[in-house]
Amino acid sequence: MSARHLVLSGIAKSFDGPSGRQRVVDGFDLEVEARELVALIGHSGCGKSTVLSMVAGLTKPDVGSIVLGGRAVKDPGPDRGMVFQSACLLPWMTALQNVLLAVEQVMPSATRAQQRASAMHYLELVGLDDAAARKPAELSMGMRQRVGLARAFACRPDVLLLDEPFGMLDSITRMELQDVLLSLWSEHRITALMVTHDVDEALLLSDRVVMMTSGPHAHVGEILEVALERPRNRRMLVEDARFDAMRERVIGFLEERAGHHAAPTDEERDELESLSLAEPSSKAEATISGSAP
Ligand SMILES: Nc1ncnc2c1ncn2[C@@H]1O[C@H](COP(=O)(O)OP(=O)(O)OP(=O)(O)O)[C@@H](O)[C@H]1O
Repeated sequence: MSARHLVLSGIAKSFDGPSGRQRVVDGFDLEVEARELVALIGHSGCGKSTVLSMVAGLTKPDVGSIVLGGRAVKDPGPDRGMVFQSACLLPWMTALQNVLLAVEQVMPSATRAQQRASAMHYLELVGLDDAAARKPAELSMGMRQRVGLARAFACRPDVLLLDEPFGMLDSITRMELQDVLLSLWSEHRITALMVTHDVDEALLLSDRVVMMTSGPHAHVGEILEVALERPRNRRMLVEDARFDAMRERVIGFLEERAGHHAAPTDEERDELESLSLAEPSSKAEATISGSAP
């Protein structure tokens, strides 16, 4: 497998809007290595989901190319897994059956017992082996998202695309799910591209934080290598001066981009404040939580 597993080159995409056609993303270049977890962060509306959707093959770029594992991305395909804010489970199936659907695709010639054992393995990894027989309506939102993550990893995609996967969860559940993602990813090391609004989440989970400029014509502004050892946990990170420095750099980038508009609106100020999960003066005591954007 090539080190540069996913390559986006010169991507541009325009949409019709109220004030005419606008080039939302322009000159977007990114290379993601195999088994790397990359976080994509930027102001609301800059085009993060559009980039993810183009990698998924759901939206076609106007210009540029996307190559995954040496093959050009033209359409959606099973080599790409997606996790959205809500888990999109099949409501008439149990948690186990939802995960089994994925396992059947990647292990078609295995016996039923082997398939069930594999599905149970993924449910155990997300801490839901006791809830295997429950249907989505009998699960909390956080539990459903756990099943969604188990299913996504069970598919063994060439790249996993996560679009604010914890955006709808309360901060405690969000922290739990961040831990679940960390442990799943540590065990299976799937190449992953994750959109998030949460600076601390990006630093806790990713190998690199890709910062997008504000739209229109959004592109990669800066890339931060998250040079923090794994396995990571939030308590270690909040005591690490390197974490503080990285957080400052990402927030600084976002503040500067907010300044590129005529003047930050109240909403933009609120958004920036929510991106930082602790006041600078209380960093040492801060816990990395998952405040909603
Ligand atoms: N199918 C579409 N048709 C028209 N406009 C679109 C379409 N998809 C996205 N846009 C516009 O493109 C811009 C970028 O949207 P996108 O959802 O990619 O941003 P985002 O950075 O993911 O935002 P957020 O962080 O708020 O989710 C927005 O102005 C949005 O209205």
